[in-house]
Amino acid sequence: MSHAINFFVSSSSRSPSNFTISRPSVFVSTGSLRLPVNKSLRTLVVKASTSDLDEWQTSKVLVTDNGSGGVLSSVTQEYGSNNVASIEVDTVTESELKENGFRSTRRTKLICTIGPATCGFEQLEALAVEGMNVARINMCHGTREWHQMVIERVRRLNEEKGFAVAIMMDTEGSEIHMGDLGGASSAKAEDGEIWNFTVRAFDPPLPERTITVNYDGFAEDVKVGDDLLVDGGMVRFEVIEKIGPDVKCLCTDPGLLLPRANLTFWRDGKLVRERNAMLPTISSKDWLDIDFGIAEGVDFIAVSFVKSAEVIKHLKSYIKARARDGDIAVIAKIESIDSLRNLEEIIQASDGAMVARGDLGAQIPLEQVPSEQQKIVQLCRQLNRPVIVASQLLESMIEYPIPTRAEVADVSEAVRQRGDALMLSGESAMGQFPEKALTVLRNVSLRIERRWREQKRHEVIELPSIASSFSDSISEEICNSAAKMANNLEVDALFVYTKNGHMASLLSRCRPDCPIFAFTTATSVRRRLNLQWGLMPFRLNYSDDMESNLNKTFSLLKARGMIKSGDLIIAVSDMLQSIQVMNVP
Ligand SMILES: Nc1ncnc2c1ncn2[C@@H]1O[C@H](COP(=O)(O)OP(=O)(O)O)[C@@H](O)[C@H]1O
Ligand SMILES: C=C(OP(=O)(O)O)C(=O)O
Ligand SMILES: [K+]
Ligand SMILES: [Mg+2]
Repeated sequence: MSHAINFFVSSSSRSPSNFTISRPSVFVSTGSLRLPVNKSLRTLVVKASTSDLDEWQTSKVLVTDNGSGGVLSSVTQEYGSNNVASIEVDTVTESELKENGFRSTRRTKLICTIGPATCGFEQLEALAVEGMNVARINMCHGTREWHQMVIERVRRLNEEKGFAVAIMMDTEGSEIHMGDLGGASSAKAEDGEIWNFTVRAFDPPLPERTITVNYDGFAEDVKVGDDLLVDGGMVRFEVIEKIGPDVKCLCTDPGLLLPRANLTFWRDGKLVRERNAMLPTISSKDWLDIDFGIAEGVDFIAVSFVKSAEVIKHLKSYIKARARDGDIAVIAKIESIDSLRNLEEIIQASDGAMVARGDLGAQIPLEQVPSEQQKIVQLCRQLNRPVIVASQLLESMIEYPIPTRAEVADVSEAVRQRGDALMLSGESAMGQFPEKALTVLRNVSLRIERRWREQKRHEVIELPSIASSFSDSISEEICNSAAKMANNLEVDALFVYTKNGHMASLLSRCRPDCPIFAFTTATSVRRRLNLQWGLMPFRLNYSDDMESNLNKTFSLLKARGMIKSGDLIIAVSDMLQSIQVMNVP
């Protein structure tokens, strides 16, 4: 039997119309020792009646066939006469929780780009075991059949082994890049050599020292004297002669050319981008890839070289009309000067952002990248959009089994900034030590997160109100308060019952000290929550009766050894818009 303080707020009057207190219980914190006082449940219910809630009543159970069933990790129990209850959580979260307890679970999420080094089933499994939350496939590379095989393997991994790895598809975009070197894995350009960059098509093998360029306007746009930079300067050429479709270039900084490497050209020390700025953000090939992603039911589509919010809005409405659940999240990659110019509106329009430092660093001075990263991470937090810090985090681990100290410092800084996720690119796609690289990310994340909590450095970052309706404001206030209470009372975990993940993201935004158990009815929502800081997503069927939901959750989690009697939790829900403080019975 629960005892509650209830505040019922009618959304039309904006004033409390009903106020009852019925002998609440309270838990007090005395340093590190917490003592239960009186009864076991304290509830603050702020109820707003909205159509959202009505929708809830009719869609209590939402199950998709889209991916993970988490079969091995689900526990089933009888509830009532014919109501079978089960809870699904990924095996890694479960064992982390059991081994290390609430506090030491990892809050920063990890993304691995899948490539030739990691596309085998066992290799994917090894990454999942090491903590990969999201597998990224980069449509710049590989064939559609290859990508389909990777998706199929990740799905099978989820189904057979109880993981909940989400899939992110990253578009190629239409910036200028080299062709695929006629099948060679790399080519060495030496100082003083003359190379031919051409828009002509060749059947492999390519003539010697020839590079094809994907952009038809290339030969027209470059001028003699321009600097041509491969991958932001890994190799540098100077344009010395233009002959029809061919551009003869002198190698001035030697280095390794990799297939499909990005090309930028510079004139008088400035990036030339007038013409390529006219290229579409989503090319015709990208649209085909997006159709493929929708058909495969990927969880995220990351859009390369976003220039404005318009393209994101366009893609989102396209997905909404076509996708089975209409719920593929769109991530804006911030990697161009234009995306920095329109940053706020792009992030507003998107479901998340990526600080794509690889190409960003080829477009703006390198020394400007760290401050842009910090700005983007902070803005995403304010606007409540998950943010990924990507590229060259552990670049040296493509070749070496340990990272440089500077790389570890860079990863630490991204964790300290409280980005939602870190991403591996070449390290996991084609490096020699993909699992070791992931372990480094995991260990650094755990260490920095713990240090941050120990120092009790609740950062004073201003979280502006972002709600667009009164009901949203209530959710936001509830989450802000619940997170604050969770820190002050030093609770073990926050529980959030969230239909579409919004309440969970609002809690994550507060970056509380304790982990957030997010219970959702949809498998697809559960996978998407994998990208957000501090969230442990569970799939669970539940009703609109919070007391029964809580009891059900407690018994299921206790049966799994994931919580125990006496643990102190705060529960919030988007059905009741409530905060409840209680200890596990
Ligand atoms: N599907 C793939 N097939 C072959 N190689 C890949 C694939 N995905 C990634 N790679 C390799 O890993 C490198 C790093 O991946 P990523 O950062 O995603 O691409 P890029 O360097 O082109 O931006 C690529 O340059 C490429 O050599
Ligand atoms: C993540 C990035 O994009 P891609 O790897 O697709 O070039 C980047 O440029 O940093
Ligand atoms: K890409
Ligand atoms: Mg890029």
